[in-house]
Amino acid sequence: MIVVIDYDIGNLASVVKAFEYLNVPVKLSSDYRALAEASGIVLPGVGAFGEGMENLKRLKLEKRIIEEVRTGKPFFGICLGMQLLFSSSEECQETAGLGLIEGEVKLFDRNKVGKVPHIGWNQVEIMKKDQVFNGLNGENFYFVHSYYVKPVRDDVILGKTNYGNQTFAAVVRRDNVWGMQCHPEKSSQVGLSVLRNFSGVVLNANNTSN
Ligand SMILES: NC(=O)CC[C@H](N)C(=O)O
Repeated sequence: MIVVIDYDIGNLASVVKAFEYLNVPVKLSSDYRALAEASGIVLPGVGAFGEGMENLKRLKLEKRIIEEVRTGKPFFGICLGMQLLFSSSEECQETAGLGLIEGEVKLFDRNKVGKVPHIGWNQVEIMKKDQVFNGLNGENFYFVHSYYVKPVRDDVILGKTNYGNQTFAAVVRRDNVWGMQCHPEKSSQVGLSVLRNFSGVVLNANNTSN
């Protein structure tokens, strides 16, 4: 069962619906016990970095998420959920992130990109082969964001996107933790492929551990 974390932030239901459409066992939960029983965890979200972290803390999920990741359980952060994986964000200087991937979240420079937020379809250039990209080769995905992640290490970058004169990390991975800045649940068939591929990662991880 994949658990989509319910931390009172936007756009959670559409991620659940996408997995349901794929006939992947999924549930929305804010209960840390559900995270412990989950075979894979997804942290989606549309909203502000500070609000996201405050909600995770209020629900006593911040430490539980880190514990579950440490067990090797596959974890997928989407959009805000990807940004919360990092150490800090310019969107909220006083709030630390989960720190699961070293790096920071930066505001797009209007002088480099023109319009902020980055809204619309854009290409994700695959930089490294990975199971979540199975069947894909540089397709377009849907983005809605004003900030982008800047990992400390380039080797966590799986996919990049060009926006104006800025190239940013659109997909990252560190061990059992994936992050995607674009919205697979809003990216039609290519997005469903990514979610289907992640459910395959979860299945493999569970078959290996049993
Ligand atoms: N759609 C979002 O919530 C994106 C996350 C973050 N607030 C950003 O603007 O980049």
